[in-house]
Amino acid sequence: MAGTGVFAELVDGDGVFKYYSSGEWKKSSSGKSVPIINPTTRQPHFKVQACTQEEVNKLMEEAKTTQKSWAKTPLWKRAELLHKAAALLKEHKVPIAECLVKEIAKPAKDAATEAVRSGDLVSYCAEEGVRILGEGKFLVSDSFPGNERTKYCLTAKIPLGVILAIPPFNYPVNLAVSKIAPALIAGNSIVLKPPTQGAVAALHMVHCFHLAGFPKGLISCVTGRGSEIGDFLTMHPMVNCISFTGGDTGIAIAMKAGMIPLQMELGGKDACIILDDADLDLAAANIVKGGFSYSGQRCTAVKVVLVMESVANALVEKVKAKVAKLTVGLPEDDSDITPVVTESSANFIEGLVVDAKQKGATFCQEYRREGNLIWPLLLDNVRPDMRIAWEEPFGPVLPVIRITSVEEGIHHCNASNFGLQGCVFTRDISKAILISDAMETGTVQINSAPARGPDHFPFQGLKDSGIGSQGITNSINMMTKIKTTVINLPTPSYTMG
Ligand SMILES: NC(=O)c1ccc[n+]([C@@H]2O[C@H](COP(=O)([O-])OP(=O)(O)OC[C@H]3O[C@@H](n4cnc5c(N)ncnc54)[C@H](O)[C@@H]3O)[C@@H](O)[C@H]2O)c1
Repeated sequence: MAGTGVFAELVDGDGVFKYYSSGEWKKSSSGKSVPIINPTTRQPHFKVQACTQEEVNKLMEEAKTTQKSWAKTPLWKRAELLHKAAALLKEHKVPIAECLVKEIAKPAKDAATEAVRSGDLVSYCAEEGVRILGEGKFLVSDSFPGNERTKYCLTAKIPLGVILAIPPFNYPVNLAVSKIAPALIAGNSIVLKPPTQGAVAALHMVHCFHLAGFPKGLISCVTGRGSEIGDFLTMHPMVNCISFTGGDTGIAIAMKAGMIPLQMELGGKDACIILDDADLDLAAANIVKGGFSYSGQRCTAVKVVLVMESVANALVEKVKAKVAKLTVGLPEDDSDITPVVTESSANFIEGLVVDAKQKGATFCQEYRREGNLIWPLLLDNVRPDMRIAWEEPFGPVLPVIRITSVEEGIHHCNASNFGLQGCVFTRDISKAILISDAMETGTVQINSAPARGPDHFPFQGLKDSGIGSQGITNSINMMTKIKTTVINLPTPSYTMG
């Protein structure tokens, strides 16, 4: 159970979860806490410390100092500790999953999968790190015009320093370790600021790193409201890199951050283009899985279907039939559709539904909501003047726009301010490639719904969907900088065989 057994030291006498600094679990001197509301009951379920700016300063100082000695720790030893943490994450998947169920209403099975997938990510990262960080480059001067071979240049990838990691609520464990593991294997220290909903799951995950035996101060986890300590963290002079996943907040952070590398994974409006030769059963199955898994609260959820008019009726019927089979209810019962994360999120989704209704969209099901629980809804005949055509609902509501040409579909996709992923369904691979090339998104999936994983694939958003490319290899590289040492010879020397 959460906060018991090996996790008992995470909780203070008042039942508030502590924050992690100097290798210890601590109470904040603020004496204040932040409640975490269970999306299902809409009642406070957990509480976390509301940390102060002084506490942030202290852990930043430690992160800076400890990173120097961590950078001198052999790569294989760093990998060894990461493998230990990975095993602990998997061993403790039950309490971690329980937190995800209570904090973010993630269906029970998916919650356990997140913990296991996170362990796998950490292990893969350790292995990838020892390979790619163990290699550098050797350059010689005579390849550039006018030079003899008098200079040998050695390049190495070195750590950036202190990495600030800010994950979102929907994958508070997986999207935290996708930042923590690359940072650590590359020799950086890490300051984690988890989302409020999902903070307790993240604290349990951090405890697995604690139990693995990482040096004190190398990893810290500070809790409190993003709106209160967020700016203080992101503008902190000791932060050398920010790795952020979330919504538009990321754009504001990018405007305020100093001259430091930024990794931004932001929102999306992933389009699914269906051509008239598509396998409609395959497309319908992917639309339902892509659009409604975790109640649509995924950055790579299918967020708009653009279907050729000639097959639209058939496709909509198939999707409707599958939507009717989705179970709606409690995350504890592993329902397909569970309450969305907050009441304000549910209100926002409802606003998009009301707008679509007023502007004449066809409702394939009756709109139904109880508290934060919204029944899955397919909206047909959506037009570009409706908000749902462009905005990210982050809920179980999916718009269908009927198109009369492929160009119309590509145009809609590219007119979006987002450019995360997209997908196309057709039996003609040549057409699929041409459409993929034309779509202005970081990734295009052919004949499958958008997806982030497997976690070693490159993953990136264009336009307002982000900066930089993630995926294990790219994240390790992103969290390093290049250092060169040049050996100058007194006379040219050409290596002989
Ligand atoms: N591209 C991706 O890889 C990806 C993955 C998952 C989610 N997302 C996006 O995330 C969004 C949903 O997640 P969310 O609601 O948690 O996003 P959010 O932007 O509201 O919050 C993200 C994180 O930022 C923190 N935060 C809030 N204000 C802050 C501030 N001023 N300074 C620093 N941190 C602050 C939050 O506490 C949270 O930890 C969606 O838009 C979704 O598309 C993107």
